[in-house]
Amino acid sequence: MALDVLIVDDEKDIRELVAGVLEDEGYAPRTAANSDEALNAITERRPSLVLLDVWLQGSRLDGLDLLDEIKRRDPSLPVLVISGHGNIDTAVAAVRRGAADFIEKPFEAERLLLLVARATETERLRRENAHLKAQIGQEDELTGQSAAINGIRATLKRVAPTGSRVLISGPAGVGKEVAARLLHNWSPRAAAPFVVVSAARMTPERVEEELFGLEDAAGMTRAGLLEQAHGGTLFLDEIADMPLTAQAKILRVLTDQSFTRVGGQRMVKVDVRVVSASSRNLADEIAAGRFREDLYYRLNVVPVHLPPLSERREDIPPLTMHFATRYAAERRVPTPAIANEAIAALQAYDWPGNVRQLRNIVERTIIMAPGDRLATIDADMLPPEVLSDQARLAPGGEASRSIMGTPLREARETFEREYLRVQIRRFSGNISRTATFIGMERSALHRKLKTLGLVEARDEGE
Ligand SMILES: Nc1ncnc2c1ncn2[C@@H]1O[C@H](COP(=O)(O)OP(=O)(O)OP(=O)(O)O)[C@@H](O)[C@H]1O
Repeated sequence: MALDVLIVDDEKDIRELVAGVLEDEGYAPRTAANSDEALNAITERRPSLVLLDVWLQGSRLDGLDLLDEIKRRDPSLPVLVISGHGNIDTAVAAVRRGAADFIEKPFEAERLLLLVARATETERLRRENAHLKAQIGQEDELTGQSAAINGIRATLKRVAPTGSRVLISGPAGVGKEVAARLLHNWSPRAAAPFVVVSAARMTPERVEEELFGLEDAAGMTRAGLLEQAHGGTLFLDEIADMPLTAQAKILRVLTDQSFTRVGGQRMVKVDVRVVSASSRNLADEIAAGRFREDLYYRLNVVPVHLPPLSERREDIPPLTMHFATRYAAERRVPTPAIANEAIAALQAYDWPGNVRQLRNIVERTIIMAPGDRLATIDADMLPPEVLSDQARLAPGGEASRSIMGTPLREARETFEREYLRVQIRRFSGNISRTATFIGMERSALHRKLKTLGLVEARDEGE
């Protein structure tokens, strides 16, 4: 994302010349001819640098006063001063009053670019830093090969370049934020910020201030998250948690890409792509009067639904491997193998906390594993809640205990019923894939299920 530089000069030729030089170098210049235009432009959107000619003719404030006013409003905004030839005293005074540096007229384009690069370096580093921080521990892929995940990946790739709004639904921990981040990374806005707004983590009174920023009577401003996302993507997490007043303001941002800061009058203009997510059913929230229907239609241009992990159990092995690789690297040990029984147990479990819970369990297992057991994750290293289904089948487990008092034929049936119930669940009810895995013909498995009274298991996905 190009850095925004505001050029303040009363001479049109100079403004245009400097703007041209900066534009050629990949900056995004804006211009102002006097102090009022400059202050308006800064209020409209905070630039990364102000390039200020100290000799401003026909302006309400002269250059040095304007410098003071800019510094009073926002002390961290860098200002590079342009001074006339032989006016070194004014230039020095400007630096004393907070200017980052000065350049004397007439100047070479090369020298100007050098000073601009130097004055914007902190901003560039800050952005790079924020970008890198955002990358650490973040997923750069939607791991999984289920039909659901493949479909979602294809949809995200198709809509990423368009700028369309996307509404992601699905229960907690299912990967909604991962999907939103990918959409941003695959879009032309990738180099600009990805800003997360989590209404659930703010008090309702703070939401508007955080989102839209603050402006006091004296014109002091603090940029909100929307302004920080300029040029990039704003991710509204748990959109149903937004208070109704904030919803009305968001609606206005979506219609004309502008808003006012809390306490302010002036319109702030931004260019952001809005991606939102909800784990609640928004139709219910609308019916209950807690969510604006008009906002719903604006946000829901492209709907993406992430199903719970229990409805796409084939994603469990690749996700487990993915997290095992990551946490082993963090612990600086080789990536462990995952024993078949461990995979079977993980696939049979229901995962109420979805992918987040799977990630935590893999992390915990690897962190807690004794040094001599790090080569392979075995089923007995998994936490008891995951193992409960398997434990019923294990020798000495509930199922095996209950069959010890019965004749072989009955015992075998009980075991088969339990075994098949777990295996079918593991393959999300898909009989063909279960049959392949357990080494039976599909039709034979069907017959078996009938005999055992397990006919309710349906052939999904066939
Ligand atoms: N398909 C996936 N590939 C890799 N990691 C994933 C995937 N889905 C989820 N995760 C991981 O699971 C965790 C939860 O994901 P995320 O925060 O995106 O969920 P969410 O749906 O936004 O949940 P919540 O609404 O609770 O915040 C994250 O650590 C994320 O890295």
